[in-house]
Amino acid sequence: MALIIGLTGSIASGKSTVSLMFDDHNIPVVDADKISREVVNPGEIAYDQIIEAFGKQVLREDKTLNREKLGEIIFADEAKRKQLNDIVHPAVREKMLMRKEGYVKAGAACVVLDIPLLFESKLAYLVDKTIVVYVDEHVQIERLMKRNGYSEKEAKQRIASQIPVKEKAAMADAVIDNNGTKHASYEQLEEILRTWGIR
Ligand SMILES: CC(C)(COP(=O)(O)OP(=O)(O)OC[C@H]1O[C@@H](n2cnc3c(N)ncnc32)[C@H](O)[C@@H]1O)[C@@H](O)C(=O)NCCC(=O)NCCS
Ligand SMILES: Nc1ncnc2c1ncn2[C@@H]1O[C@H](COP(=O)(O)OP(=O)(O)OP(=O)(O)O)[C@@H](O)[C@H]1O
Repeated sequence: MALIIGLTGSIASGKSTVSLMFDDHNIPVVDADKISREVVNPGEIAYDQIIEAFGKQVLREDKTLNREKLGEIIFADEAKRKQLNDIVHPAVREKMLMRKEGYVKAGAACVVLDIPLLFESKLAYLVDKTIVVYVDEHVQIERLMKRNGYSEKEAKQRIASQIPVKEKAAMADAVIDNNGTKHASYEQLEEILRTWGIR
């Protein structure tokens, strides 16, 4: 039976950075963020539902979703965030599970589900083991501001929309401390996989 690993953390803690490292071990990753972009493309049901709920203000001229605009709205208002989650999450979950099944049927011994909101959405039951990518909050704010060009207020608002990463680390089967170099995180991942008998 395949081992299903849930990879999570908080915004900009380094999930995507760590998820790329599974490539070296030939372990497939199903990425919730990537799928959440696919399910809101024009023509998809969730796209129509978002326009109905948030209006045409969240569209660009070319009719694709204006993600920056939608982000500004939902990270400043919990009720609106829930409304968006209720539209997008079911579609993301269905597609993730289909992809995971595809990898398992193709004979993968291990599959990673990269799900930022694994604990918030109570999805830990979908996986056998959890890894949390951890960073201290000041590092997280610094990396988030730098990567997205956010102000400190915008960065803090996004961080506050999730369970603090320290609390997530306490719930995890394994933690990667990503405060150091990417190489140091790579070595921690190798050690976790070794401990779990995956390499
Ligand atoms: C609001 C949106 C349009 C902003 O898009 P943008 O391209 O700026 O960000 P992106 O999707 O790459 O998300 C970046 C990170 O933000 C955090 N995040 C995204 N959505 C949420 C949310 N609803 N609640 C808390 N954190 C969130 C996650 O840590 C994610 O990794 C987008 O995040 C979205 O559609 N969110 C709702 C779907 C969702 O929950 N996605 C995350 C996992 S499925
Ligand atoms: N160990 C590290 N040292 C320096 N920079 C890092 C390190 N790990 C990640 N980063 C940088 O920090 C930023 C956030 O990392 P990454 O995109 O992997 O986080 P994430 O958790 O996937 O974010 P999100 O929740 O928004 O999807 C990126 O710009 C990345 O290059």
